[in-house]
Amino acid sequence: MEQALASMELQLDKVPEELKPHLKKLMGRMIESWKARDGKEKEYRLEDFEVGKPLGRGKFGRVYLAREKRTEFMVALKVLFKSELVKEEIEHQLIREIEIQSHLSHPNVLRMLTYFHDEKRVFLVLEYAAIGELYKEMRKQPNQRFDEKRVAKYVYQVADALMYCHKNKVIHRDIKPENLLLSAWGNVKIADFGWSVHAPSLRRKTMCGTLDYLPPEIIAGVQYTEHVDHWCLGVLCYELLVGHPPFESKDRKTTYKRIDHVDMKFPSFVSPGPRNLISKVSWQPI
Ligand SMILES: Nc1ncnc2c1ncn2[C@@H]1O[C@H](COP(=O)(O)OP(=O)(O)OP(=O)(O)O)[C@@H](O)[C@H]1O
Repeated sequence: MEQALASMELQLDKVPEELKPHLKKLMGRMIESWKARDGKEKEYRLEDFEVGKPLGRGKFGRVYLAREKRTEFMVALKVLFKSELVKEEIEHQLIREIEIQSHLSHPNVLRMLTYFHDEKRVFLVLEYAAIGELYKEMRKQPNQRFDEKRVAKYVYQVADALMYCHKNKVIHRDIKPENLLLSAWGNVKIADFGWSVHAPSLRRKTMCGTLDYLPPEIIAGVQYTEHVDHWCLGVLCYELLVGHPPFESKDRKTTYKRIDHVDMKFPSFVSPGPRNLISKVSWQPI
């Protein structure tokens, strides 16, 4: 926990001067409360939080803004019903998500601060990303796409976070604007590690991810590595600049075909720099 807060503190330089002392105090109290008297991490319960407005809804979870009562620290509380997890047979996926995300600590990876459960529900205590989904932010822009400068910032931050994940032998496998959140300071936070895996030395072969972002090696069913995230980063860069993903088609078959042939066209407003960068993403069967 301390480590998690330490890297959040890196963001203090972006906080207005007058708010810094208050925020530092809050962080101090948070660190203190996270350590139980014997040095073990505190076990949380729902009663430790004041639950506020809903932030969103996923396939399985409902997410609420919440405040840890003792420290007043704002978090996002994701609530999952055990019955739904069992019905959809995703208990193992959730355990993997928790194991992976709670051990990652990077300024551009959404922090899982802790988790707990009661008889019926599992609660994930997540870092609060105040601006919310990158996808929605993109839709609010003129022409529903970002300018090059913003894209460069986001792509750099995602690349940096992915480099960190890969160093820690984690492949995300589902990078897309819907899984990227923005903090209050406008920095990207990679969320949703539901599809991620700990990459062991043997290479993976499972089919997963979202159609528009599926890398060719996954479609082809050949073994793949962390390079699948690099592919998705290229697709992401294209979508943020253009407003839609590069291989988008009316039907799945055509999308698959276009991905396989890397059939991608750039609108005239995309300048040579990003064209060159995106075109460098390629794949080689292993
Ligand atoms: N940490 C957070 N800070 C702010 N908003 C959040 C946070 N986590 C989730 N949300 C909001 O809640 C919504 C639902 O999140 P959730 O993680 O349950 O589902 P999802 O990732 O959209 O979908 P799924 O997990 O079903 O694929 C998000 O789309 C986002 O708008």
